Amino acid sequence: MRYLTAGESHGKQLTTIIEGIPSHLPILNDQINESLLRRQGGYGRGRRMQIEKDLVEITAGVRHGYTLGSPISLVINNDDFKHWRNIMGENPIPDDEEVRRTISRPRPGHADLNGGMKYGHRDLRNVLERSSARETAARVAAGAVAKVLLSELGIKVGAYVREIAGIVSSFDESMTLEERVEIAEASPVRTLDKKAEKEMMDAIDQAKKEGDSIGGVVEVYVEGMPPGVGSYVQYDRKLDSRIAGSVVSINAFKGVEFGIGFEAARRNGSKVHDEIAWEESHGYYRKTNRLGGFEGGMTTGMPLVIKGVMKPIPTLYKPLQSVDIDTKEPFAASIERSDSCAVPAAGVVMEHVVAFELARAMMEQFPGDYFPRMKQAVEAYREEVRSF
Ligand SMILES: Cc1cc2nc3c(=O)[nH]c(=O)nc-3n(C[C@H](O)[C@H](O)[C@H](O)COP(=O)(O)O)c2cc1C
Ligand SMILES: C=C(O[C@@H]1CC(C(=O)O)=C[C@@H](OP(=O)(O)O)[C@H]1O)C(=O)O
Repeated sequence: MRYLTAGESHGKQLTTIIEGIPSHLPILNDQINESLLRRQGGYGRGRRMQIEKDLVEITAGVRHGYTLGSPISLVINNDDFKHWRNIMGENPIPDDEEVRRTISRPRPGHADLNGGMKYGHRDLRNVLERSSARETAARVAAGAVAKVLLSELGIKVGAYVREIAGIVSSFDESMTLEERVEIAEASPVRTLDKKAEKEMMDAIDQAKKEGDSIGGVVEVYVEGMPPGVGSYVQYDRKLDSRIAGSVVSINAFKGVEFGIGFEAARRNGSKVHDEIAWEESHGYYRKTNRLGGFEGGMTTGMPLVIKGVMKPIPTLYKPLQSVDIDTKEPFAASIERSDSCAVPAAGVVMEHVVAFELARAMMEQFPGDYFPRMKQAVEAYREEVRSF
């Protein structure tokens, strides 16, 4: 199972093609649209999100609300395109830098300079258009399909914000996924802590006022993964490693932690490893979940707890120093319309990116072109490992 995306930030549309989803999985546009709408929300986003109304069109692979087993193609229009037709070169236009909105002052922290050198683009807009996190809408669409597959198998995935600009939320860790998601979705910054919520919103306002940007930490929480998904036998089959790679592939994500994460380096083993127990009703479980649901590149059957670190947005209204690539003179970096904090939205992106990796791992372990057959295999495996 894999997917590819295409599309420029201010181009006509974004496209996602997913291959490997089995047949007879019920999929509705609304399920994907709900995810897209969630990604657009969150306190701290810029004006672009008021222009866009992300809605998916399923153009292949689904008939009468069920997958066919053939590639699924998903399209999202960029409503902003109507303002960018000339700039994006829909029609040939004179070689006028003003009209093209050519960029020659790379922004520190964005892809502009490295991308320009690599692809030989002296107009750095050609880099910006594809390196923009607009692309994450297409990734969320793919993840929304994965979430439907997981949900049909009894696996639920959610996300919330743990930290913004050093303000850390605290909450009752015994809460279920459903409880966490309900609170997060009612919060403008998708956090579970009312006190932290207010401070986070103030920090976003302050950053915006100062022309600056801020980052944070989001957490994805997953219930219902059976134990033993992934593998220890080959480096590229380790599920935690695949998840880490996919999380860091999200724009501006710089790190991943599982469970207590980096804190494990500072504790003795007896305060890190999770003791094993067994009960007739639900088989093996861990008395704690400090390792966040992974051992040996495989799931343990405990909830997955995965944190992703997002750096502050690189485009600053109070720009950093850069160099104009035409004159080689020092200049302030280009100012593009921008978010000041996209951590709440990025949590939704991470949720969907992780969901896709989990669905991919499930499809590898329980191959089935026909979804009901796959579901049966998953249920039989759950039963088998309960009494192992
Ligand atoms: C949801 C989301 C929204 C973002 N919005 C912006 C933005 O408005 N302006 C900006 O400069 N970067 C934004 N970014 C981050 C850049 O896309 C990212 O920093 C850039 O592509 C460079 O990649 P890197 O930070 O992973 O090295 C956003 C990222 C995410 C996940
Ligand atoms: C368009 C989205 O995010 C964009 C990500 C982004 C960047 O540089 O990554 C820059 C901004 O683009 P624009 O200049 O068009 O406002 C964000 O709005 C989106 O999330 O859908």
